Amino acid sequence: MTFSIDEARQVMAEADLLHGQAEINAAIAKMGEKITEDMADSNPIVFCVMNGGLIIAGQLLTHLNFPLQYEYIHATRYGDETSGGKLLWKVPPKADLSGRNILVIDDILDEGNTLVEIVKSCQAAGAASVKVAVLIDKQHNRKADGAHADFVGLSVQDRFLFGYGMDYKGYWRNAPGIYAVKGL
Ligand SMILES: O=P(O)(O)OC[C@H]1O[C@H](OP(=O)(O)OP(=O)(O)O)[C@H](O)[C@@H]1O
Ligand SMILES: Nc1nc2[nH]cnc2c(=O)[nH]1
Repeated sequence: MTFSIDEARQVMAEADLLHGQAEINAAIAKMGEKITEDMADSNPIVFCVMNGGLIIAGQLLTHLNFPLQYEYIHATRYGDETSGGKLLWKVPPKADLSGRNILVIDDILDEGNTLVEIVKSCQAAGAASVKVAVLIDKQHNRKADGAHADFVGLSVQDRFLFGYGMDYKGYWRNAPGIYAVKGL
């Protein structure tokens, strides 16, 4: 079923704004401080998990004022759905990870399957350490075994979210806040 621009506009008009831009910016700055304290001397490779990680990674990187190398990976398991399936790797890590410290940045830790699999794949490639930073940790008791983030911006209620990188049916990754879809 196609999703029209009018429907996209209606979703935004009816959505609940859970966290606004000023609050999100403050949370990102605080994450940057914590990551800097922990990783400034570790010469990390920083991975953005596309597509959702785009905005948080871009903004967080400007708070990491130390030497690092940046790469992206692309893995997805939701597509246009509001519940997740099997993880599809579109772009796996390409850099040589052996002996390297890794920071993986994504928008959201929901059930955690995506980040568990990404962490395992970095470990299998010989990374010395793998840490995870997410803008949002969704609060519920459906987390996958081993699901964990080392650095979290905001804890958010168990609803389907969009904005700041997260989409609803392909739309509103650009929304300048964290919104919940009406009824979800
Ligand atoms: O913790 P989980 O339940 O595994 O869900 C989290 C993942 O879901 C979203 O990605 P999605 O599969 O929607 O792809 P996208 O980043 O391209 O939107 C999000 O960007 C996370 O990577
Ligand atoms: N857009 C979006 N993607 C997700 N992936 C896992 N949880 C979510 C969510 O709440 N919103």
